[in-house]
Amino acid sequence: MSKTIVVKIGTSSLTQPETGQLAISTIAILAETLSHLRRQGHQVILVSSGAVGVGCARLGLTERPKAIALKQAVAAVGQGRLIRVYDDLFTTLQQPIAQVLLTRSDLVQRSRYLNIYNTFKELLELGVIPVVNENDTVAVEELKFGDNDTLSALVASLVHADWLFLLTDVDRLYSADPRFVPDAQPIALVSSIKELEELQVQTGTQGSQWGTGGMVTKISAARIATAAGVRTVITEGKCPQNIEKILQGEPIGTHFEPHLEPTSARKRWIAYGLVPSGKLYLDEGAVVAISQAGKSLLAAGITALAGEFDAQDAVLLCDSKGNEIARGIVNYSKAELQQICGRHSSEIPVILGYEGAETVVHRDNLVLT
Ligand SMILES: Nc1ncnc2c1ncn2[C@@H]1O[C@H](COP(=O)(O)OP(=O)(O)O)[C@@H](O)[C@H]1O
Ligand SMILES: N[C@@H](CCC(=O)OP(=O)(O)O)C(=O)O
Repeated sequence: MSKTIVVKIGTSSLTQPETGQLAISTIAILAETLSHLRRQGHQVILVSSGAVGVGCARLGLTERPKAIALKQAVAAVGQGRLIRVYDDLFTTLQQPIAQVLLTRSDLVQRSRYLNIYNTFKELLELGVIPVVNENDTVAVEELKFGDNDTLSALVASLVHADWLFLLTDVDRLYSADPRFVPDAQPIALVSSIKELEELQVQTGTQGSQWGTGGMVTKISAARIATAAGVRTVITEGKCPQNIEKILQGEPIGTHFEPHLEPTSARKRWIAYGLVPSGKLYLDEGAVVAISQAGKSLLAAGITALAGEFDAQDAVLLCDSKGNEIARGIVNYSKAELQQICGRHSSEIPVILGYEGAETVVHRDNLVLT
């Protein structure tokens, strides 16, 4: 049966660690594997990092730039090279590709989010493999995906993919970073993100020399994708041919089982497409009401506010310690909420002098995270 498959490959797999030059044989096998999957009738999207790494190699820079303007300039050099190499290889295999460069702000507005969905749908129906990256050259720091693991999970969620493959420079997830902990234990299957929390996997703080997010961002990508019903696999980028073996059932890499009842498309957009600009602290009763009873958030349960937000912005809902429990679209601005938080809904018209919404975040606009 035809499946929708998103494959993300990181800089650490696309380039030679010593020189930063392209790992041509890996990219060639990747192109062969993805073209083969297309010929079998699957729909395939490639999310490829490498713009900064390839740009550095082209310009003779020996480490990833930290200054934003330099990184953006280098990415402009590298992205062109990268897509040229992909197009040459895929064209040899008679497989058309498309370049899709996205920024976080493209997903924030619902109409633009749906527009991107339509473009992907059209490309997939045309039999094209979209090659996606963050538009590093124009992305502004406050509104960035920051890493392509997150971007690939959002793309997988957007297109309702069946599979997300995160190709990296380790063969799977371990109980701790195998670079530093030689007896770290391999993990083959994660049946739920809760189980992962129980396993207390240590991920360190950094990726490899050229990668950005390390394992932390892959796990958070798995969280986003599995919540959208996408089976996620972390596996070795050196062997892209393993993707086909995994699809045939071979136990390679670390598998994250998808949620059986995925969150609806609109709620996924609220949870992961929008960028929260404020934070509401809730009392215990409100935490129980929204997380266990599926209720809307009322002003009475809010104890404190942080950040700056207007009505209809996205906000985080946290317990008294600041741990995130949900996200949602708020019906009041911060200035209004400052006047009504902790108060009963019936008091709102008197305090504000007008009839506002009864709920602060309606349950239809609220997602547990
Ligand atoms: N628990 C862990 N299991 C496996 N790898 C880990 C873990 N914690 C950290 N890592 C590190 O994450 C790195 C992969 O991340 P990164 O360099 O960002 O790759 P990519 O460029 O593929 O995105 C690996 O080289 C590995 O050393
Ligand atoms: N958009 C950036 C990649 C960012 C990123 O996530 O890199 P990686 O950790 O190698 O997957 C680039 O093309 O260089």
